[in-house]
Amino acid sequence: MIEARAVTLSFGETPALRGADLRVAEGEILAVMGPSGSGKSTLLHCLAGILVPDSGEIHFAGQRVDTLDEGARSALRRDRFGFVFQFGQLVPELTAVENVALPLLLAGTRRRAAITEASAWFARLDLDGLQQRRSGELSGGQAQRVALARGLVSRPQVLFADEPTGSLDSLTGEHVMDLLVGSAREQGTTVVVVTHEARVAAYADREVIVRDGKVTSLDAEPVRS
Ligand SMILES: Nc1ncnc2c1ncn2[C@@H]1O[C@H](COP(=O)(O)OP(=O)(O)OP(=O)(O)O)[C@@H](O)[C@H]1O
Repeated sequence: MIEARAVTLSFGETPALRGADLRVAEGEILAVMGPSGSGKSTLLHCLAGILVPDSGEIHFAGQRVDTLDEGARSALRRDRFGFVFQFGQLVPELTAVENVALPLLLAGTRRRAAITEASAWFARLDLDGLQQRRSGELSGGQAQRVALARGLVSRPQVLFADEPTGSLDSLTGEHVMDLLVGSAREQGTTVVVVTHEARVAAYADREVIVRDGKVTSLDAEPVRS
């Protein structure tokens, strides 16, 4: 479903990726682990078409991603991918339900239909009654579940999650991971989750380790196809 081939990327003089190879199968839940600064987030951003590698290739569903122009990559992200980041990154001026509806509105869904569809996620993710709150009025775990709903609402083919539980205590983090993995499996979404927590990686079908900008793993092939 998604593949990186010999990807390199430097930020100025700092090499972040030095020939990273990775294949993720459709429907697979993959954990990307590794020390701080090893290149995990950079790899995720390359896979998701946010960053363009200096060399190497990114493929998604048989299509070359790294050679697309910014407009086409942005459309790909909007139409096929969902995102969850460490600190939720909800839009503070919008209510929780408007935040969840945002990807649908950006894709052209009418406001009423988008809000209705977004609302359905509140029951699913134990967020009932919080639709009208703004992000400043939510706990960390609630905000992260709203961010998860926003990442999944457009039924993306791939969900990219970068330390989705990084700002949460372990119990709240497990709740978020339960919901993330449960919802992804339910709708057949492929998941790439960057984490430094073994507890989070335990939810995945497979884990790979990024070290010094390269991917290493014990089982190099996807377990599901
Ligand atoms: N925008 C940037 N500008 C300059 N250097 C960067 C930038 N983003 C990442 N780097 C550098 O690239 C390397 C890889 O960073 P990256 O964020 O991918 O690592 P990581 O494994 O995700 O780390 P962490 O677990 O701490 O988030 C690091 O040396 C980092 O300092």
